[in-house]
Amino acid sequence: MVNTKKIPCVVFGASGYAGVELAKMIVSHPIFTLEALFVSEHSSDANKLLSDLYPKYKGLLDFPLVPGGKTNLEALTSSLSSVDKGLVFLATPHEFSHDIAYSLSAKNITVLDLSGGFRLQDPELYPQYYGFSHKYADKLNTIPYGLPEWNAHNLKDQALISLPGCYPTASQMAIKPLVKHNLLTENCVPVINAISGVSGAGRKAALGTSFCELSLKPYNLFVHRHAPEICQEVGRKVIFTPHVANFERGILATIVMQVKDGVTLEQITTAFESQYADKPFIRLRSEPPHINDVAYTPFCDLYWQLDGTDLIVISAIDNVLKGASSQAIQCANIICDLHEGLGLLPSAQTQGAV
Ligand SMILES: NC(=O)C1=CN([C@@H]2O[C@H](COP(=O)(O)OP(=O)(O)OC[C@H]3O[C@@H](n4cnc5c(N)ncnc54)[C@H](OP(=O)(O)O)[C@@H]3O)[C@@H](O)[C@H]2O)C=CC1
Ligand SMILES: CC(=O)N[C@@H](CCC(=O)OP(=O)(O)O)C(=O)O
Repeated sequence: MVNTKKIPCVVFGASGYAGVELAKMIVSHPIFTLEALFVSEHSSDANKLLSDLYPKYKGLLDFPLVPGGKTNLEALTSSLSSVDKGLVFLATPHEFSHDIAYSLSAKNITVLDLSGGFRLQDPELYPQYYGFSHKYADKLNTIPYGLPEWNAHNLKDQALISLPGCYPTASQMAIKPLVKHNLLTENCVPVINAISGVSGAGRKAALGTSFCELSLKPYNLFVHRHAPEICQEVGRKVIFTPHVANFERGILATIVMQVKDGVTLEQITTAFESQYADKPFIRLRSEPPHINDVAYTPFCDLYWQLDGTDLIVISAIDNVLKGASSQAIQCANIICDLHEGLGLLPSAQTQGAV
């Protein structure tokens, strides 16, 4: 039966890059409705309209940005608690998500956290990679990881979903099929060099992401928080070097791996095709993707080339969409028994529930 009951949603961190994309997708979604948008308690944008910050959305996102914090959470989400199932999207800093996500999720609400507050299963890694100690250490390995092409079956009936990071999304889509099909050498340490547009750093002004200062720079060598996340999810060590460059949107990851002796291009192609055959957001390409092929889209484009036992896989996504907000909507659709592409792909509008 097609589910046509409206599902109310609220967004925390609504004024940021991930938040505004969520708001845009929710207002045009056939089932989700936008109940409220929140910013931090003392936000300089409190009580402005979202469309004041983003004038191109005047007439579309004329919703007030309500100041809210840990002290008035009950009041903020009371409209959701009274319905069957409401959705809360947290597009907020890691530590804020960490502080509120678990208590929100205890109510009749599903929380989709776009931050890294719950991504790592090992609590010992939080002080080193996120700068805080985890208060919910014993819960970390129970919280599903929202990479829907791989974990859709784990997302239903869950109170809290932890969305992957942007670089980990691009990287895992490229590495996981090869691991699953046992094509990599035992000692292969995937080397991931990835370049992100500046929107990955969020909306707040900073010298390091200012147009006049930034060209193309590597950063956080060996210490980026996405290295342990990728490692956790692909089950092997990786060497990850992020770069940021002076374009707005997108990530292009070039990943070098060694396959076992005798592995053929056909086997690699079969690994990708069989995994992603029915996955509408993965596009297997016959030429290397460019950033502009995926920027402002919910897709992940993949391309690979083999030379002897050396394999290069290229993976490209929009960091804010497939790397964050459209992936969150994809998960929300799955949680609500809707087609995963609803509100994201025209072909999904006619398919309704699954
Ligand atoms: N940008 C990207 O490419 C990706 C982002 N993410 C994750 O999504 C989340 C949002 O990222 P992004 O949109 O880029 O970030 P932005 O910096 O653009 O936005 C952050 C939002 O959170 C609000 N905020 C800041 N501090 C607090 C606080 N203490 N309490 C409540 N709200 C607060 C901000 O509003 P105000 O300060 O006015 O209150 C703003 O609305 C982060 O966790 C990020 O790691 C994940 C993958 C990719
Ligand atoms: C270019 C840039 O700065 N990118 C961000 C990652 C993007 C992101 O938001 O990922 P999280 O959800 O893990 O924070 C960074 O390297 O910190």
